[in-house]
Amino acid sequence: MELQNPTLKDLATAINKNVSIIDSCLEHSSLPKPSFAIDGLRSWDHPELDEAQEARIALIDAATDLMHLAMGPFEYLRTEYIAVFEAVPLTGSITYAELAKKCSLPEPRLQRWMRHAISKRIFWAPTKDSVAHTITSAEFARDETAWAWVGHNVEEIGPAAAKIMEQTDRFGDGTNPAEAAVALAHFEGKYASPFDWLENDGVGEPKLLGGKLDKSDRTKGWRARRFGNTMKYLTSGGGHSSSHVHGFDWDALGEASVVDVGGSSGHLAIELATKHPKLSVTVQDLPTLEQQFEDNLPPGLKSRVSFQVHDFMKPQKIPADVYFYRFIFHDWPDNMSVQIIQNNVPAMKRGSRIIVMDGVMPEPGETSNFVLRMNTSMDLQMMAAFNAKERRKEDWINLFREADKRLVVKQFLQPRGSALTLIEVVLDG
Ligand SMILES: C[S@@+](CC[C@H](N)C(=O)[O-])C[C@H]1O[C@@H](n2cnc3c(N)ncnc32)[C@H](O)[C@@H]1O
Repeated sequence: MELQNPTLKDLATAINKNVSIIDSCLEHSSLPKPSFAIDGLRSWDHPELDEAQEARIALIDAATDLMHLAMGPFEYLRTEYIAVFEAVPLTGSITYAELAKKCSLPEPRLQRWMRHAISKRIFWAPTKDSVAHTITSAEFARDETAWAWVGHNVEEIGPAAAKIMEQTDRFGDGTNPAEAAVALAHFEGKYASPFDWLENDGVGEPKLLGGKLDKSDRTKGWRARRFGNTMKYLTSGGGHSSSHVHGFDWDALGEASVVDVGGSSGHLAIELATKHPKLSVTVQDLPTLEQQFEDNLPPGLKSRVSFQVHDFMKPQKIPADVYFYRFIFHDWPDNMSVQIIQNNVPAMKRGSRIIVMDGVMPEPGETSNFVLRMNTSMDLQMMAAFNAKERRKEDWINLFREADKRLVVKQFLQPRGSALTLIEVVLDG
């Protein structure tokens, strides 16, 4: 068998051809046209549409493939993933029998899972007994941190999603992180917040991981280390790529000091310092991330990039030109976000900045549904994980105004292709 490998143009042509067949069939019937309006065609199950059925299925296939290629493997996998990726060789193929042995899984079940994945072009079948990677499934064989992202979502967020209704029944529209759905699923009453749980769950002393995911690691802080790799993977491509940070004109600052508050194991600080040689960056985060930061840091950046253990619920200790907060405030409700900002203000001088890189929730209809969905998916993830939320433009303006009247939102910058917006906030006065 050969991998079916249509181009964007092939798919667009197939879509056009099949839409014409469907349209002429619909024109000969007295049925309504497919539409999002309430009176559109509800079911294709009509004898008059028999001839359109084959074209409709070909249209679904072509449109699905077109969407997959237009998103690219990185963004497509945000909606799909299963496990056995590593056991399939990056080049060539493997039989189901060999794969089942390698993964210690029953072969008939493995085949059923794989067939479902193949229907979504995650893997393909060179023969009826074997499988091989497509560019999409290969993501996981190529990047070990992808496993952290899967582990976090499947083991931590999955059970939390199942608790959302119970959580809403008990706490309504509550915002206490200790009562988030993730707490109900994993640690209710035992830890003060999801980050406290990530940082402290597990037994024994932390292991050195060399910046890589050790799947067997369950020692104290293993969840925080895995979350560090989750953030690193999430940031390595697509709409959340660290490269979008250059949408702000960092070079215009000249020689400048930056504090990357809640900067995890340093992936954004490394990106910033590599591209902007006049910046020096201090990454601040909780203690567990320090070793991962040291493992990640390229030796050439040691003089300009460093790590400091700092709890942002306490006053900021470092005076700096810029305080950078990426993916921080969407983890916290308004009152705690205000507290985080207020902890930062005393270290700032007139003209120093806070640069936020986070989602700005569009209104439905204001943007494409794809962009809206990237924001709404993240919003629901924040609801399940932290009892927190994504914010609209006016919410951001109000948040900073409430924290300190002198903090002025100067601009919202939307780098092309970025799911996140850069928000420049200046201390004025
Ligand atoms: C969603 S991650 C964002 C990481 C990084 N800024 C990025 O964009 O990839 C949130 C970060 O906040 C850190 N964090 C949580 N609570 C903190 C606290 N009280 N003080 C400092 N860092 C904290 C976490 O350890 C984690 O690295």
